[in-house]
Amino acid sequence: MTLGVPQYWALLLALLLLSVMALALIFMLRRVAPEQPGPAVWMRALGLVLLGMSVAGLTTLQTGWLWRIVYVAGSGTLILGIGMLAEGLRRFRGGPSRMRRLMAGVLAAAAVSLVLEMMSQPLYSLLWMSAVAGLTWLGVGVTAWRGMRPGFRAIHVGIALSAAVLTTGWWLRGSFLAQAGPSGWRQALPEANAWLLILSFVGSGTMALLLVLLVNFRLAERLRAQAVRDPLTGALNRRGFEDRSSRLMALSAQLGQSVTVLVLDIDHFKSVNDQHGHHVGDLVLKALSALAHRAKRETDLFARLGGEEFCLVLPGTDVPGARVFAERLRHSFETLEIDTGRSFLRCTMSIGVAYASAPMLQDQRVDLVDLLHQADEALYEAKRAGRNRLRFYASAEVLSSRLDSRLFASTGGHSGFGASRQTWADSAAGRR
Ligand SMILES: Nc1nc2c(ncn2[C@@H]2O[C@H](COP(=O)(O)OP(=O)(O)OP(=O)(O)O)[C@@H](O)[C@H]2O)c(=O)[nH]1
Repeated sequence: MTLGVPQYWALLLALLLLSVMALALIFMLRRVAPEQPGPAVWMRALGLVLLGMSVAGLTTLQTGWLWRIVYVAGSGTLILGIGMLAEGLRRFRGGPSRMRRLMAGVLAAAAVSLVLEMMSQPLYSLLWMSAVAGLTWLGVGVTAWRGMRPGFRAIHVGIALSAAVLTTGWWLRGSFLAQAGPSGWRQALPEANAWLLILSFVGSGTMALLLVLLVNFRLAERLRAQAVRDPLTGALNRRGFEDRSSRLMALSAQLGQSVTVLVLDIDHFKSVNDQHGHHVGDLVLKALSALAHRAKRETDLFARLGGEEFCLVLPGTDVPGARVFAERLRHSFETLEIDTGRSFLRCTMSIGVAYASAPMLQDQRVDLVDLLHQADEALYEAKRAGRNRLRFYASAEVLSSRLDSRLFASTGGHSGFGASRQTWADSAAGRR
């Protein structure tokens, strides 16, 4: 295939325009998502590719020492830019930087090319740099392939394939020049470059689009995750809680599991804020969240309902099980020493518990809203009774649950149990 001069320049111009557009898009992404490390590296990479491509392209056929050195420097810059695209992908997925290794590789490649130039072998220098450029694109493809993760597979495969197209372009160019040999490579250069340009146009256009999509999807994923989480504690916020808890309740009913709901509220939290400052209040909230996150099972839900009030939904947990869990959590928080930076602070919390058996859920005699109200009522009672304790909402199911003395005995001697035994006795006697 041969291209006329106008088509050749049109193709080159189109490729340059495409690169500038990709640069502008990535620049915009960088502004939208400054915390993402990938786009910043890609921007620099594309800048280097454009610079290197222009310098090397304009000096390929030049003779004279100075021009040859400029050509090698241009090719090296181009290869560095390509390698930095892989570096951006690595940083984007949180991997370690390989900049030093890349720099060393580019310097070594440029040194070999320079030696070939000094031996008056410009063709071999050209072939060498084409081979290295193709190999570097291959490295970009391998990095994209390795970074694959669920939900983003198609994009990673696309980037790897685009890199393969670019590798093909460079190696095809090299093979055309090699076939032409030392006497004919100058004449074969336009055709060889035409192949490179066409494949570069396809490969880099697709890759730029996919890189932009990758960052956009990642952003969308982050925003979706943030929309359902409380930023201070990492617990689910009300929206996330409502969404997941309704699914959890439906699933529990389907599986014939009971559900327990715990509402936790830090005692005298206002005075913590007043005495130690809001930032210490925040530390206390975080400490409680960390405890709850550690204590809960994978299937349990933990949410911040607002202020210093949290909620736990425990599927497949009966009354004695919930009691042991809640008491352990209450006790852990009571004994936790929270480092405020100046001193260690201790806080307590009160817990209200509501329970629904599997038949209650299946017959739709109770739903999550009812359970939250019941747990709130029980919480109010726990506060009224002096705080730092649990209270069960005395529904018929709770009252008929057998929590016999063996349970207390099995956890015997635990300092927090006095209050809880009282709590249970209160609830069981219907004296809420
Ligand atoms: N530090 C901090 N404080 C918060 C946050 N959200 C709500 N608060 C504070 O939590 C306090 C809640 O106070 P109250 O509802 O009176 O409850 P309390 O002082 O814990 O009293 P009891 O619950 O009856 O033991 C208020 O002072 C709110 O300003 C937050 O995100 N961070």
